[in-house]
Amino acid sequence: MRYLWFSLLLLPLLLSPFPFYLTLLNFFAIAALVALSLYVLTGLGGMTSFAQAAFMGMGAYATALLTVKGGYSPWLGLLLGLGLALVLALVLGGLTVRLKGHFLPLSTIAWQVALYILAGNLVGLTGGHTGLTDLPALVLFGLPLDNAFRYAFLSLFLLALLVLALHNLRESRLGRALLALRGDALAAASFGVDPAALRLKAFLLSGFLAGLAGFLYAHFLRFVNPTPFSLEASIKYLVMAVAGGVGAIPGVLLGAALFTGLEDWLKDLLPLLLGRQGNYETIAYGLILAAILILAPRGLWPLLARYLPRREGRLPREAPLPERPLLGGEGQVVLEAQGLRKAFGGLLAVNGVSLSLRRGEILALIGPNGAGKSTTFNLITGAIPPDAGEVRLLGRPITGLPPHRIHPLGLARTFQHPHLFPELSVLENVALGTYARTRAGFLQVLLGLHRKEEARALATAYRALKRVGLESLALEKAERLPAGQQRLLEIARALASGASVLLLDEPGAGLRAGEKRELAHLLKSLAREGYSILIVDHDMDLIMGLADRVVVMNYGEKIAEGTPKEVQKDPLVRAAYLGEVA
Ligand SMILES: Nc1ncnc2c1ncn2[C@@H]1O[C@H](COP(=O)(O)OP(=O)(O)OP(=O)(O)O)[C@@H](O)[C@H]1O
Repeated sequence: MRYLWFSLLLLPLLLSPFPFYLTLLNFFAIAALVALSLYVLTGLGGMTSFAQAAFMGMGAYATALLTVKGGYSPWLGLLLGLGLALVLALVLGGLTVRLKGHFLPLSTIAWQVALYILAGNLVGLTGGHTGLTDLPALVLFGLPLDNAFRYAFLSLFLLALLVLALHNLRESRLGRALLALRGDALAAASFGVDPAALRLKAFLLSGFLAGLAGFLYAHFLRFVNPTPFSLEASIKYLVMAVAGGVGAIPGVLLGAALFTGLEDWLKDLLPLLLGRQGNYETIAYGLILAAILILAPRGLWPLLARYLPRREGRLPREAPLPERPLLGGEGQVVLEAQGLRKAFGGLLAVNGVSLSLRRGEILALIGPNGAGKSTTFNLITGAIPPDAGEVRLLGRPITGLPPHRIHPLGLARTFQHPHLFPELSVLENVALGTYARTRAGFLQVLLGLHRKEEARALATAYRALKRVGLESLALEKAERLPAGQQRLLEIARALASGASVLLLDEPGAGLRAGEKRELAHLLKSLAREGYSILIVDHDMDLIMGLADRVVVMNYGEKIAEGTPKEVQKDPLVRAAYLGEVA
């Protein structure tokens, strides 16, 4: 099915009597490559770039300079162009992937404008706004690609190939991790995803694709000047990707096709309508984008896709990933927190809290609202660094480590408010848990060499879903699950990770009485197997029937610790709960 994209190669044959449309076809393929670069960056990674045309410019100018000024082969130009686009992506990405909110798009604008000005002003090198002319035609297998018909085979072949590669990316641990990062960086990091590193790699891939588009553009027109690599062009590419639907490959291709056709049409039509010459199509783009985003906020593709037959997902049939042995010896302390302290401004949310969790134990952390339980969880899992105190996992200090470095050591968590990814199926949401257990890198994934590992990751996720009783919902979208089942899904994700220490933040919230009994049964059987569980919950019946030991917090401090019976009798605890526990 996925190889159908290669049928694009029939288009030049169909359009061969119409040279004008052959030219448009090449422009479409080139624009589609840039739109794909935005699929990676924005659609998957959730980052906005106004510098895609600058990446194109790198690819275009590098080959123009090498071939026109140096007389070298265009293929050398391709290598240099891709290299420069990657360097730009490294600089831009390296400086900006840690930035939040509007800083990333703003800094891409700054770089885009600076490079455009540079291309226009370095007259001696780039020919300024006049540009560089007479680029040689590309020659493939002895055949010069010196007309739009021949060129279209190359541009469409590369497009189909890259569509296939990006399909692979989407159906992989990296695609999942990028989507997860976009949705919720903390949840992704809690399963081993290094946000900055992954974002940077997405930037590099995006720069590579746009740089390749620039190379193709230069050798198609056989002329370069700064105009096609301006901020205006970058905005145009972003508009086409977003209007088509930046969250899906067919969406960005649809955007590229529509806008390539539209651009030409508007360039002719608008001056006629307005009675004067000018680049009015930019204004029209803005209006079209606004209209599309009002009518179809996620772009046109999701609207169209509703009418297409839905592809049924398949349940995995491979063997799961090899089991990860549970950490620690019988009765050994696996997790230890000592003197944890965290203040938010003047508020001491956690003040000198210590606790220890043994292998196979269920330890409950309870306390009234605002007592500091979730903050303690966040301090242990690395979501926030403590002001003081120490955390050890199997004797190893993990204090202050970021969540993505703590998780692979054997700790997994769930959240007070489930952190799920609505675009992903239930199965894929759970499969995120296998991220740190799988290895396939970008190159392997793009080449499709990850499929066996991916099938095993999905099988591991399916097995975890079975364990929590959600396997019949594996192929549903996660957003369709009621709150209680979303919590179970989070537990399945923690199990799929193979971690031995589970931190569960209010897993019983939203579950019905029968479901809570099943949850208690599941957690007890996990503990018997050797999982160590630290649980926060407000349901005293659940906690008292489940926990081996209980730590009680109030106003950020530990006020009691002991068996459920002991803490129930504790006068401080009774006072804290105003008689709720008694
Ligand atoms: N990021 C933050 N910034 C400022 N204050 C915070 C932050 N996180 C928590 N707090 C405050 O710290 C205190 C402890 O909050 P925490 O969420 O840890 O309590 P909790 O015991 O988990 O409560 P609940 O049972 O209601 O979830 C609260 O007063 C809360 O308002």
